Amino acid sequence: MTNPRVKQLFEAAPAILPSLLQCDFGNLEREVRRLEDDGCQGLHLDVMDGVFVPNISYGMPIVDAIRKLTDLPLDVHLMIQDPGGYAQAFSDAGADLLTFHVEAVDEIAPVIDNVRSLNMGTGLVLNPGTAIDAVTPFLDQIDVVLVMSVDAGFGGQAFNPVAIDKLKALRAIKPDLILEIDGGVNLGTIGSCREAGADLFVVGSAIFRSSDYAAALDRLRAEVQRHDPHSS
Ligand SMILES: O=C(CO)[C@H](O)[C@H](O)COP(=O)(O)O
Ligand SMILES: [Co+2]
Repeated sequence: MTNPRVKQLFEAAPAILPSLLQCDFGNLEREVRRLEDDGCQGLHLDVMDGVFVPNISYGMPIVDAIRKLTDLPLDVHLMIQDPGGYAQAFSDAGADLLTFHVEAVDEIAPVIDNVRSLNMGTGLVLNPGTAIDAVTPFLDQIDVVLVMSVDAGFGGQAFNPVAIDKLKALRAIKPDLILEIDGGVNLGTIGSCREAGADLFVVGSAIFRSSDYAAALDRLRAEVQRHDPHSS
């Protein structure tokens, strides 16, 4: 991995990545500063097009605005049709790690090559109904598998435990693969994700519905540590 911010993010793992979907966009700079001050090691940005998922969030201009506000690694989760057609645009906007859904493309390999050629980290995303077989042929070409524990499209949904078995299976197949989990991750679910092998934990509601982000993050980090499969 040559992208230095992605390298930095992976070295920080296990790490919590706040999903900005539910942040206060009217005070974006203040939100980003708060998360930096609270010791976050990267930000997760959810891009939705209203076609691949039935919701619209934001696109390149917001990624670009956040890039100008921070040096933190930006993990851009594309929930869009034709992700390969937008890889250059998200690279230009400042994405470091670009993940796209296997359900959104017919041919996965050319899109991986496209993202890699732009020197971004590359990740494949699986919705809860998609088996890991969709990503296993590509594990040596990518940097991350993002396992969804909700159907992509909305924040604030309940965690689907089918994700736990997928994390365990992927961890068994490739012990050094970076595994990311996204959707319904909170104090009650983050520990089982860590035990199953997750390295990067995307958290939206469990941070942004709290008035004290720092305290919420500290509690989540403590729970990750308590469930570390490497500690006795
Ligand atoms: O990709 C996503 C939704 O499709 C978001 O990253 C995710 O939902 C985060 O929010 P929450 O922690 O509230 O589930
Ligand atoms: Co996401």
